[in-house]
Amino acid sequence: MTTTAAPATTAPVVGFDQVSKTYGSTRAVDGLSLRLYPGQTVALLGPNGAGKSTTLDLLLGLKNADSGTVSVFGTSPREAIVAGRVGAMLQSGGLMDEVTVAELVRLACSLHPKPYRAADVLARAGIAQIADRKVNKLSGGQAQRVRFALATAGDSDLIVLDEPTTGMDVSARQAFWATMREQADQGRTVLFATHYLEEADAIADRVLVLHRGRLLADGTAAEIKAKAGARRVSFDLEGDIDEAALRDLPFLTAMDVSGRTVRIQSADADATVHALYGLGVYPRNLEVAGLGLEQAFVAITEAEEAKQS
Ligand SMILES: Nc1ncnc2c1ncn2[C@@H]1O[C@H](COP(=O)(O)OP(=O)(O)OP(=O)(O)O)[C@@H](O)[C@H]1O
Repeated sequence: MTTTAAPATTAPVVGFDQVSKTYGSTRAVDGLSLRLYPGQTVALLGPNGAGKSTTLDLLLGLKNADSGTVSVFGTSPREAIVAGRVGAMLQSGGLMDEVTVAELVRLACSLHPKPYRAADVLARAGIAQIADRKVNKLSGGQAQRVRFALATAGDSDLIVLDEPTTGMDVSARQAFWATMREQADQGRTVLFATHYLEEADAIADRVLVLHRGRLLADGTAAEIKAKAGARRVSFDLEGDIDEAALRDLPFLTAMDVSGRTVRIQSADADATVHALYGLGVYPRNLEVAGLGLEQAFVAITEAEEAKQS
């Protein structure tokens, strides 16, 4: 398994050094520094407007930083792309309208310095059966698969994906991630921005959490969950439930009551459960568990919001 620590002898695939980008008065990326290494599968998470797309645009040379430096394979993003070392799938990348899927994929292959065979690219993206269809007649999920094909038209060392599975059905998603795993296993670096935290949890061996253009957390999914600190406690109660008393439990950070079942989040589960017994209630089916990545993400970003407001 890949770790997030910098391998001593390996040159970084991507380097951001104190990179900032503003739009008017909005700091989209704010002094961002990070390094990505070969073979890592990295999820870029963050609430809406956190700066994920801007970060990927800077990495791909589609936007220029106001300050700081971005390097890809030790060169500028543009040089790395011209050398065919980067494949990208962007959120809203427009597809040429009046061409067929096969024509578009062949074009992408012909432009890549280290192209794969178009037939293989079509098959891997699961679009061989719609190869003759006009690109403007595709469903949203099919168009996503075509964008995926364009990102993997050649042998690139870094694959950058912005919200890649939006609009894909379950089987398309599974096939997509299986292919991405293969790519990482072959030593390629895969960086993807996503709002699907379960995908980040399942796929990424490194998770970056962006918030207001800054890196709030960087680690494995397990480390991010541990960083959030809080734990989930759930139990069933018999008789009347005194919600006000439960809300006063120490270290409580969230609570949800549904029927007889109470689910809470606590920054110190031991102390909360101790106090629960002190209320004279007898919780049944008591369960204490760590946070899922989604809850950890919400806890970390909300704590940061509270700090800044
Ligand atoms: N071209 C632009 N002009 C002005 N402001 C912009 C522009 N692009 C992005 N922004 C602003 O910069 C901030 C970061 O936007 P960005 O799209 O990078 O975030 P994101 O994390 O990708 O968001 P989302 O999850 O909603 O896609 C936001 O406040 C956004 O409104």
